[in-house]
Amino acid sequence: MSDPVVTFIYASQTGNCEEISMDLHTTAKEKGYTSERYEFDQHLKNFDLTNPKPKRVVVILCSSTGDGECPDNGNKFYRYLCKHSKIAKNEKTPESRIFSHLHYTILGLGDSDYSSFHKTPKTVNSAFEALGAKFFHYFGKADEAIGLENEVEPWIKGFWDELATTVVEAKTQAIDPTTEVVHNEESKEMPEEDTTKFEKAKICSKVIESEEYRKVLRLELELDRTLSASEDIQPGSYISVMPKNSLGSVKAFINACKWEETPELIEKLTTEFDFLKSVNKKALGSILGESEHLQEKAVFNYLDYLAFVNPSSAVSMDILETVPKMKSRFYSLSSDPVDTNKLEIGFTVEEHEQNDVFQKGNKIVKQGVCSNYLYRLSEEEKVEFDIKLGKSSLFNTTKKELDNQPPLIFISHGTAVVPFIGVLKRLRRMLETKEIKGLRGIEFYFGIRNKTHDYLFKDELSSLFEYFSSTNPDSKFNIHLAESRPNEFEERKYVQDLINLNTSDLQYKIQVNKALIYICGNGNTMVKAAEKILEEITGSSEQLQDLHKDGRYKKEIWTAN
Ligand SMILES: Cc1cc2nc3c(=O)[nH]c(=O)nc-3n(C[C@H](O)[C@H](O)[C@H](O)COP(=O)(O)O)c2cc1C
Repeated sequence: MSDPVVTFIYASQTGNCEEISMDLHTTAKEKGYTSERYEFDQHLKNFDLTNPKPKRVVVILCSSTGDGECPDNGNKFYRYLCKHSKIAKNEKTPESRIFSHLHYTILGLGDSDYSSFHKTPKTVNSAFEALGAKFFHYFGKADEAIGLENEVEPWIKGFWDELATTVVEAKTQAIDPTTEVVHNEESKEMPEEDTTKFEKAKICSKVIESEEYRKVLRLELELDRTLSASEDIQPGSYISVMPKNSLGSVKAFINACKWEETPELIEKLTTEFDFLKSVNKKALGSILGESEHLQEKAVFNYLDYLAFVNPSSAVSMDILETVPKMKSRFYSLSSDPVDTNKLEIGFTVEEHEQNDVFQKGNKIVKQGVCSNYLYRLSEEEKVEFDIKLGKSSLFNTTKKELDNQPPLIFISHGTAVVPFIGVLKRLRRMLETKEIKGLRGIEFYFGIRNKTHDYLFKDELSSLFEYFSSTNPDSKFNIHLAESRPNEFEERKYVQDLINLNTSDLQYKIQVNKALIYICGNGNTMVKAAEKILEEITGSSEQLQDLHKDGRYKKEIWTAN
């Protein structure tokens, strides 16, 4: 996995932010970071923050001028931020959070003699937040009236340590391992060094785990060969699947473009293009003619766009140059892949309700491309399709780590339970084969919506925990269930609430018994909240990061939702 790029961006009127950004950029390079530096307004010309590749940690330096206005070399990007953050606030859809893959921090320069003190940095900060970027370090607010250096120097001093841990976090941050999101810009190729070649797979069994709030599907896949231990495919590893569009959506696209339907065109559109992704409005505008109305609309997909434009004659094939290429999606294994030709995955069949951009108040349903592709395959008779196997260096559990019998602390929510099922099965096998002597207990903090309707993998978890209790009678194996939509008269609980209730027990387990901690889930919600408490338990964010570096705190995080 390559290191994230540190991107310094600045807007500066009289040169202060420009100079500080130059110093930081130079020092970053000396420290060995891959660093780049741009003016705000070079955005989309020389760099593109909406593109999740390369992974980026963004450092913003900006001032205010006039009456709280953005400096001249940042005006365009400033307007872009205002526009898109407004859309994100109104729409509240995952795809409108176009910076959700970014980490960022900000240092603002201003002067408290002006009534619009720090107006630009504050607006920029709240836009990055609304667009889903994750904040690190702190918002530096230097004041020229009392001396910029009073704030700038301490901010820079603390910045380098925070940057180091954030770069590690950004590097190891996975995309959602268990679900996919419509228009999810984060779906991308797995790093080559972490994958094996294509495998042929067939679906051999299907279980619907829950349908009450969302459809969660579990599939057993059969490979045409047996996996060997040397391939290092572990519980918590993942597979990638290259989806195909449904015939119905391909025909709708051809129809909307007023093209002639040929088998070759159908094949091409089925496999190569992801036209259910958000449109590239700018590129499309120049092909189909600018539509003012369209430019104001929120992001929506190619089928919606074509329905809106309703072209009177055949659309130029050039439109395909603007459509994103189909990319693979990733799914964590819920099985222990040893000496077997069978793999299991679990995922949500994605359907999102979205505001209808054409009819106010109307809702329309959008489907995830890959989860629905797998769902369609599961309805058919054992069709072969390609998958790739990916290693997970993050989430595996080795015999060596378990030799001293550390307590295990698992933290998860929703379908992010999937990799834990694989890890638990591996633990059971290690006990059965006497590879390990025993376990000193598991505390599993698990967030679901409702235990009657949405307790994913309930039977499997119960039987695994019963097995552990019966084989390790002196240890405790607890599932702490947090219900966010409990039955009437019960209080809503989130994972972090339950962790908070048990801080002294956890502290003892982590600090005295050297527990291993595993967390998997949404980096913007559960993981963020749980980490805050873990930082208190361990003493500080540095201590928690040290546990991460030592392999005692294992994370699998995604940010798409
Ligand atoms: C004409 C002018 C207008 C300014 N307006 C503001 C303002 O509205 N709010 C504020 O916080 N600072 C304001 N400042 C202070 C600047 O933001 C501050 O001097 C900063 O260090 C300039 O950084 P730069 O050289 O990177 O642009 C203003 C400064 C000037 C010269």
